[in-house]
Amino acid sequence: MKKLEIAVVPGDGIGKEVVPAALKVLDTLAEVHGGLQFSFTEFPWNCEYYLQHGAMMPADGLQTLANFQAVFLGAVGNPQLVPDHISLWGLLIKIRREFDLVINLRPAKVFAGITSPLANPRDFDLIVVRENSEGEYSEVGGRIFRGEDELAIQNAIFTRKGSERAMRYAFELAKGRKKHVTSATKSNGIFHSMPFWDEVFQDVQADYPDIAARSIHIDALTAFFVTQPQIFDVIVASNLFGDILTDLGAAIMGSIGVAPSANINLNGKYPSMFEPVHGSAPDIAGKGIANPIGQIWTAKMMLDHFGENELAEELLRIIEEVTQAGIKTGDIGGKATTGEVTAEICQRITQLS
Ligand SMILES: NC(=O)C1=CN([C@@H]2O[C@H](COP(=O)(O)OP(=O)(O)OC[C@H]3O[C@@H](n4cnc5c(N)ncnc54)[C@H](O)[C@@H]3O)[C@@H](O)[C@H]2O)C=CC1
Ligand SMILES: CC(=O)C(=O)O
Ligand SMILES: [K+]
Ligand SMILES: [Mn+2]
Repeated sequence: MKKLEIAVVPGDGIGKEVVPAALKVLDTLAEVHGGLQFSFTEFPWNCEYYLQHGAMMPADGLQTLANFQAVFLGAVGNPQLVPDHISLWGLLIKIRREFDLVINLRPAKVFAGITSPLANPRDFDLIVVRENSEGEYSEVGGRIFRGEDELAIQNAIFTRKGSERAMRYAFELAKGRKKHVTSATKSNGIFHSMPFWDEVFQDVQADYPDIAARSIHIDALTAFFVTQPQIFDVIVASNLFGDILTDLGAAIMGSIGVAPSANINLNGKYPSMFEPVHGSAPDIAGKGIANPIGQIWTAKMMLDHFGENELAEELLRIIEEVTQAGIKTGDIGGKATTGEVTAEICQRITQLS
């Protein structure tokens, strides 16, 4: 029996709705599989916890999480209770940073049973490798003065190590795909970091003569996501560019509610973390209508991470069967609740045995 110890942090808003849904799916998969067992330990760290304790997680929270094989997270943020930069840097981004989760993988593809808002989505199937440890997501900087002279300085950090690591990951990934890597740049407008990013990309590219490579400025790249997403395979992007690009990737699939992500630790020192691309969606929280697919597809990425690729593929196939059968939440044009979509996915998993 393979036992996987997972730390679960539902977080805020719809995180508390879609995470339990995905756990049900994982338990159902384990039952059908027979040789696999999950042990889930839940941690109630979120904005309400912050109001009670003055922090998003206990002082030894990271040490606690480090004992698990993976962290399964929903979403963080309730701006009515806690400013977003405090809540996110106190939990989500803290885990990404302290656990060396240097890569954030975010796939997007034409999804069976979901209508893309694009007139002609063709058969796009891409994955964004987002640098997840530095870049524009940085605490370096400061604010001084008030009033007319008030100013803020925000520094972006680009290291050769961090940039190269993300790029190499992208090239390695492309070997098993369509052998094509696109770098998201903006070296025409950002004077220091982006020309540097381009240089590192050229250096890395030279080691992969069999992989086609090109750089595209992020502004044009976003437009191509809409006009011809099928030209992309693997895209490597800085932290912020990758963040923005993957909400767009979600949107061209049909909804931010379906997009998954994996925050990967490469040095083996800490567990990886799995969370959907979307946030806590305060506008629909508590209504039972959140799309659970982003979180469930995220569970699929966690299965892949643990080498359960066959089971993972089965799961993705079943999710697409369910959307094709029209059992969908409102964001993708259906009328089903979170619970109904989840129950249908679980029901079809049971039929596998
Ligand atoms: N990784 C994380 O934990 C993230 C957290 N956030 C936080 O979440 C809060 C809300 O942020 P927003 O910018 O509104 O982004 P959001 O992703 O939470 O919501 C954007 C829009 O998409 C919809 N949506 C999102 N997920 C959905 C789902 N599963 N099913 C159906 N509809 C869905 C929402 O209802 C909303 O209209 C903020 O506190 C923000 O900081 C935002 C993005 C990522
Ligand atoms: C905060 C956020 O949207 C992200 O890092 O994905
Ligand atoms: K999330
Ligand atoms: Mn985001």
